[in-house]
Amino acid sequence: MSVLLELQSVTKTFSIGGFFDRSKLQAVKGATFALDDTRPEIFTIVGESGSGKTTIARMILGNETPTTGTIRFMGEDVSQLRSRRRRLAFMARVQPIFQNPFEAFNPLTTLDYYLYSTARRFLGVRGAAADEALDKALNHVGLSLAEVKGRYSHELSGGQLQRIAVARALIPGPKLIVADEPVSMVDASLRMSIVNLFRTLRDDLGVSIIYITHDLATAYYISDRVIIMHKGDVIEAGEARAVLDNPQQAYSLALKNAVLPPDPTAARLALERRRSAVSAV
Ligand SMILES: Nc1ncnc2c1ncn2[C@@H]1O[C@H](COP(=O)(O)OP(=O)(O)OP(=O)(O)O)[C@@H](O)[C@H]1O
Repeated sequence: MSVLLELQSVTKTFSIGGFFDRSKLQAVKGATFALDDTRPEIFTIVGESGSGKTTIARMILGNETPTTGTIRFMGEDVSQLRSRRRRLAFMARVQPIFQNPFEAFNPLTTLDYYLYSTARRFLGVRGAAADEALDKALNHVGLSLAEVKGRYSHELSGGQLQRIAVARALIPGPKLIVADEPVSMVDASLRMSIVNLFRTLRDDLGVSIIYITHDLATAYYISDRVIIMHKGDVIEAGEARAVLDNPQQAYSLALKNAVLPPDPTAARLALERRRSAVSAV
């Protein structure tokens, strides 16, 4: 396997409290997993609030340094990217998408400004070449430059803004997108269209997605693999259907029972079984 991203026994400990009551909080207690470069996938990190998901995302993006353990992206230790050039090359390859699209875009700045800045920073293009790069990225999310140019964030819905955030992330040509709760601020009716977009990016562009969520319904629907986190520990890991259909830990079972909708296929089969049992009597 050619490794895209590898976390080895990654921990993160924060010092919390004031001068007199200082204590340690272990936000991540030893995460180990790898993504294969040749097999783009949607790798989902599930867990309730405070389980350590965002801390893992921040470490993968290089915004936080692991206390112990290593994170390698395409063989390079993410915490050792010292020069500006190497850091920029890494950022082009690993792009974030954040939870709140309304916060990501300043209401007084046109949305295309963010897209042009990204094109200038990572691709070094302006003018017609930038227009082309923007239009291409926007087309991947079902929009066009003509639709977006000159518009402000308050003119669009959360779902449309999140699409633009995805388009912005696509401009540098990333290999990996780290999406931290990307649909939790989006209207429930639009959530599936955003997560479906991740599938398209995986299949059409070969981009891997780290999808961070506390929403098991969308996790079940789109993930290839999943890890479940609880108080900083990875308590389950594996193929998404296997893990979510048959959780081994009491905590994951409780999580599943609390939120997973009934599987329509299983429900139909159960109904058919019941019907044939009745007609056999
Ligand atoms: N910079 C920090 N300093 C101190 N403690 C922190 C810091 N960042 C996170 N924590 C703590 O680490 C733990 C894990 O937080 P984290 O944000 O990673 O969880 P999460 O699963 O992403 O939760 P949420 O969905 O609420 O964002 C929490 O107890 C949080 O308060």
